[in-house]
Amino acid sequence: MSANEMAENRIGQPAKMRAQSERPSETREHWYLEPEGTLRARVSNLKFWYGDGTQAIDDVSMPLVDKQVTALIGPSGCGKSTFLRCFNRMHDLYQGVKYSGSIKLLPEDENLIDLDPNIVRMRVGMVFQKPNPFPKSIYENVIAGLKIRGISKRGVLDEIVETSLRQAALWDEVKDRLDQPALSMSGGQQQRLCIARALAVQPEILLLDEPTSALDPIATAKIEDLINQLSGKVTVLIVTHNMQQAARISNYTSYMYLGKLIEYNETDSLFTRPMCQRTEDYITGRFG
Ligand SMILES: Nc1ncnc2c1ncn2[C@@H]1O[C@H](COP(=O)(O)OP(=O)(O)OP(=O)(O)O)[C@@H](O)[C@H]1O
Repeated sequence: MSANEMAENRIGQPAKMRAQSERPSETREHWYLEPEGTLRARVSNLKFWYGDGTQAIDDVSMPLVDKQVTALIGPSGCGKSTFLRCFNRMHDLYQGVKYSGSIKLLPEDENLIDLDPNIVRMRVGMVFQKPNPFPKSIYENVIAGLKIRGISKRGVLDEIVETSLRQAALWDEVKDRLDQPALSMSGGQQQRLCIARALAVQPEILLLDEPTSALDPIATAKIEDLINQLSGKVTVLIVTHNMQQAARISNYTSYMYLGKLIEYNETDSLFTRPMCQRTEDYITGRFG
């Protein structure tokens, strides 16, 4: 049976599907969807080694759809965070790391791996597990990246602060206390501030590394709402341990295992009609 026939059997959308498995399609060892939407990046045959020689990413290829949310899921140690951090060349802060393959930004067709890491970090924003606002005012936090880029006109800054805080669903809570210390906010508010700070510089891609893992359920729900609002506006790549969260907030999901990409699919398809046995085992809790 061809991969497309298989897709027809299982998904009923054969026209949209194109299997790109390196192994015979019958075994369904790997599967990825070639999405119809405009791409913001394409990862091809990416491999990554830490300085001690550990290979954490093994020949991963996948698209990143423009202005959509893509979730990375998989068991602990499968390489989700390592993969995410390749996108802003975070690893280059350490000695001896090695990449092969490419992460091409589109439509520019520039390989992130060949660019100056400092330039990459100006273009690709990141929010970490634990909120990390600067010990400055709320306003100063949002404009931090803008100042580095030489934007200093008060009117322009005011406008960007409001837009970014609105995008991060924080404006109504802080508009009357923008000069207050960011560290006086709750953990959930601090994390939304970090998202506002990242959005203020209009990143080409926004990376979120388990952004709710340090938050309570109410703060988590607010961040999930805000990520849902970003869908259609910003290209987001998010690592999450929580499969329900991936299902709630993402348009596309990648399932990784042992540094490899097992399945990349539309989120609804991956969670309801996975194409690979290993994905099914993971999402049904039989494995991991
Ligand atoms: N600094 C490092 N040096 C060497 N190996 C590392 C380093 N950081 C991570 N690794 C290894 O790389 C592999 C992938 O780790 P990574 O943290 O990316 O996985 P993960 O899927 O994000 O895990 P988790 O869900 O637990 O955060 C693991 O085998 C890990 O031990």
